[in-house]
This record gives sequence, C-alpha cells and structure tokens, in this order.
Amino acid sequence: MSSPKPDKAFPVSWDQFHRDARALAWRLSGSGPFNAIVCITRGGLVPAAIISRELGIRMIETVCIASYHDYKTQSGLMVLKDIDDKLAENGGEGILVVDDLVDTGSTARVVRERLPKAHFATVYAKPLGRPLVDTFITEVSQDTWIYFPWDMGLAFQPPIAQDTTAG
Ligand SMILES: O=P(O)(O)OC[C@H]1O[C@H](OP(=O)(O)OP(=O)(O)O)[C@H](O)[C@@H]1O
Ligand code: HPA
Ligand SMILES: [Mg+2]
Repeated sequence: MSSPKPDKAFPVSWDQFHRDARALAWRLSGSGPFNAIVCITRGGLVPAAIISRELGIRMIETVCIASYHDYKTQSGLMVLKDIDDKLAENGGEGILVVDDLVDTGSTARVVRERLPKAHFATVYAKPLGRPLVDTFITEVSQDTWIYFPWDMGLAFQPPIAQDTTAG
C-alpha cells in the first residue's frame, strides 16, 4: 500500500534556499577534505553550485536519478546516468554527495550502495530518509511537501475578505 501524499506545504524562496545551502556549506567546512562533489540531478544541481563555490571544490560529477515522475508520486526509480567508475574507486572516500532533499531515502540508498564511504549531504531531510544523510540543515515532517523556488512562480493572491474558503 502506498503512503498518503504529503498535505502540508513548506515553500522555499530563492533567498531562503541560498541561506540554507550556505549554512550547509558552513557545516560541511568542518568535515572533509573533499576531492570532488557528486551531485544528484536535477535537485542537487543548485545546492552543489553553491557548496562548490563556498568550499572551492571545482571537480563535479553527476549521477542522474529520476524517482518522482508525477507531482508528489514516486514510481520506478531510474538511474539515467551512473557515476564515473574512477570516482567510485575506494568506495567514494573523500567524495561529497549533494542533493536538495532526502524524503523516503530510496534515491540516497542507491547512491550510498555505489559510494559507501562518501559523505552524504542534503539541505532538507524528512524522517524516513534522515538516517541515510550525514549532514543536513532543516528537517520537515514526512507529511510535508517542500516547494523549491525553481518549481514556483509569483501568483496573485485574493484578499482574505474575498476568499470564500476563509473562515
Ligand atoms: O528520498 P526520495 O524519496 O528518493 O526522494 C528524494 C529525491 O526526489 C527528488 O528527485 P526527483 O526524483 O523528483 O528528480 P529531480 O531531482 O530531477 O527533480 C529529490 O531531488 C531527491 O533526489
Ligand atoms: O517534498 C518534496 N519536494 C520536492 N520534491 C520532492 N521529491 C521528493 N520529495 C519532495
Ligand atoms: Mg532528485
């Protein structure tokens, strides 16, 4: 049986995301040193860019994984592009893996199997995936959906007095 879809919303602005990704970089600056970043696309691209700038890591590899094909629905995790074998030598020691969030943990689990010694970092974490992450910044509940700034746009909001759904 599939779990109920998250019904709480946690919208994140560009400003907030930049602050949180920078906070993650600060926290990571006490770990390492890291020779390279492995970024889990697509969500990991933005935090990886911010962290690579802050920590001066210019070697960046991608692992391309698609797990949520429809809005809030996870189905059939696919590894579209694997990590270069050379980077996976030594079990990924000295490698920093970056993603935007960990939810059920299935994406992180696949990457961890490939890079068991790598350091795994995400900006946000939900309880089911949290044990798979070494460093993260903010935890949200499992029934919360995180709305990233690249998935949102500015929209008109009706005044409270006109909102028929308001009490
Ligand atoms: O812990 P999990 O339940 O596996 O969920 C977390 C993953 O889901 C999202 O990726 P998605 O598959 O939506 O692809 P995208 O990064 O290309 O948006 C997110 O970016 C994480 O990689
Ligand atoms: O809460 C989420 N927000 C955006 N993408 C996601 N992919 C898995 N969980 C989430
Ligand atoms: Mg992703």
